[in-house]
Amino acid sequence: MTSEDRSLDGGTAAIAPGSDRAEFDRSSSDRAEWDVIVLGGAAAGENAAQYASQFSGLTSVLVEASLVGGECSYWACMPSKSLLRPVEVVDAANHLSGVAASLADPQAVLARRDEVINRLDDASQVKWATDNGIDVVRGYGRLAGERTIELTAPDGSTRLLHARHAVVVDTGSSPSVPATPGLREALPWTSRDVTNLHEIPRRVVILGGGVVACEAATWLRGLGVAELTVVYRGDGLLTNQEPFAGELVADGLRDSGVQLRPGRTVSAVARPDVRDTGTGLVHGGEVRVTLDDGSVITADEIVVAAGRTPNTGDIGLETVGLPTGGFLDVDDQQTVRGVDGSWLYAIGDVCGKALLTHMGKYQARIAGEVIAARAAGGADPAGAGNTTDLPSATDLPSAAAGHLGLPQVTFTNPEVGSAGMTERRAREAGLDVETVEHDLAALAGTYVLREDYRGRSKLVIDRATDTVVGATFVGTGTAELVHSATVAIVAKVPLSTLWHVVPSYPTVSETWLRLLESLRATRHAAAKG
Ligand SMILES: Cc1cc2nc3c(=O)[nH]c(=O)nc-3n(C[C@H](O)[C@H](O)[C@H](O)COP(=O)(O)OP(=O)(O)OC[C@H]3O[C@@H](n4cnc5c(N)ncnc54)[C@H](O)[C@@H]3O)c2cc1C
Ligand SMILES: NC(=O)c1ccc[n+]([C@@H]2O[C@H](COP(=O)([O-])OP(=O)(O)OC[C@H]3O[C@@H](n4cnc5c(N)ncnc54)[C@H](O)[C@@H]3O)[C@@H](O)[C@H]2O)c1
Repeated sequence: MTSEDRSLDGGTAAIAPGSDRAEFDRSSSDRAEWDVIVLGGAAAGENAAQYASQFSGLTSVLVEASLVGGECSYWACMPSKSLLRPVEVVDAANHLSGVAASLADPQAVLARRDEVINRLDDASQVKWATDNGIDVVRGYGRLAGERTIELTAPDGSTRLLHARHAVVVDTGSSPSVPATPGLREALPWTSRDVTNLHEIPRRVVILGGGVVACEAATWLRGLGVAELTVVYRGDGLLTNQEPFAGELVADGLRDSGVQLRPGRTVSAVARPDVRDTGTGLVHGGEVRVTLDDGSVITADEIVVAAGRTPNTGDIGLETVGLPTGGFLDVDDQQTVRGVDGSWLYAIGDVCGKALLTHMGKYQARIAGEVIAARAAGGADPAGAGNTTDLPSATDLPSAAAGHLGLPQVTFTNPEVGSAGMTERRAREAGLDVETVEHDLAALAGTYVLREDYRGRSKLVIDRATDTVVGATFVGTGTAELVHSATVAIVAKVPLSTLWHVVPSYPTVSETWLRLLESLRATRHAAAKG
């Protein structure tokens, strides 16, 4: 299997036969020096090690405290998408005349989720690493000065690991739990519980209106939660998206029977009977959730989906002169700013640029290539901070272009796909923008998908270059449209060229043509005065 074939960050769920974690750990346990040490073995970290070592001859190691593959593989992307897909199929079927479907066996859906997450066994990921010449060391790592990691092994013993060239931090993020009175004491479900649920509570309150909250509300309701309330600050859901995205998702949730409480937050939580039953099991008795308007919701479980905290509080950043607890500030080579010698890199959630697996993996590919290029630059990396012979930043791979594209899909009903900047962000960036929107329900391609199609698309255009800098598509079947927008944005395709990119009939992608036609009409009218 290649890295792209294997589970989690992308692929199959089957556990590869023949891997032997214990044997591998023994073989690497006495080694103390590699060219590259990756702290945190998530999908991004795997890519960093791969790209640093694949064609360079550099040695690399993943230091992983838990499961190789990270959050995405076991407690985030993969379990959540496996829970959402059956809900989407049922909903799509029930909006076509002559077709009827139901989610008849929720336990079977949970069983398939368990297959998708390899039953929390990372043997196939470890095998992929070792097959690719990447070592894996189990344990918790902390920086202990330049190019050095202090490893605390699972048996509690400690030892120092040294990197000849680079250390890459890929320690990810953890759910933030607000300091609301009684909330932490109530042992609320976090993203780990709600993706790895083994019990389906009858009544649930979700705190938050972001991506995790909206997706979790979709699968919990689909799996049979009878009373589901989403409590969120401000007026809208998914506030990082164009406003119509949150509005359409709110409509979809309401239609499915979810109660929305916008503009509210939780002021107190009480759960007299708290039990630490384990991940995905109801954590005790009833929860009384008091909102800031004094109203009280009684539920069987509360889910906190209030953003993420970077895992930088206890990784020894102070030993290299960096502040602890915040996101790591990186340049376009993913090198951490504020550390001399260009040996410390950060990728994934921990650098706070885009908390998405595919963006973390992109950053990892760049970091890996930069490390290999710097290593080939002739400098003696052990010569403490000697960067004089290294390629200059302008000669090195850069993550700047990919961050312009910034694709994201939120797998709600309707799904939300976006790339680049929203109109608000583009204006905040100082661009002179023109926008155009289209009602996706007006397409032949969406009419055949479902009879009551609701959806909208929007382009944000930079007038100075006449290129697309942002695109949003909301509606069934829009997820796969995102890549077309990412290509247009990253490649800075002029609108005059996009006119010749003909979408197939009858597909959702015809919205590109309608958007360009609207723009043409607007510009024609403006030119006529
Ligand atoms: C419910 C949910 C659904 C999501 N769905 C999607 C999606 O569909 N698509 C998408 O693109 N993104 C999705 N995301 C976001 C995605 O999961 C994250 O962006 C991604 O997992 C971040 O990867 P990472 O490389 O930063 O590290 P993580 O996946 O957070 O992993 C970090 C790893 O480092 C290890 N570690 C931490 N500290 C140490 C240490 N000191 N020593 C050794 N090891 C350490 C951890 O054990 C872990 O394995 C979702 C997130 C959530 C919560
Ligand atoms: N399909 C996907 O790509 C996908 C799916 C899930 C998560 N993710 C990623 O994971 C990250 C985390 O998702 P998330 O939903 O936890 O974060 P988010 O930033 O998307 O949303 C956080 C929500 O919590 C609210 N909030 C924050 N602090 C609060 C407080 N003290 N009290 C009340 N409400 C509070 C915010 O107002 C917001 O509604 C996101 O950046 C997202 O990109 C991606």
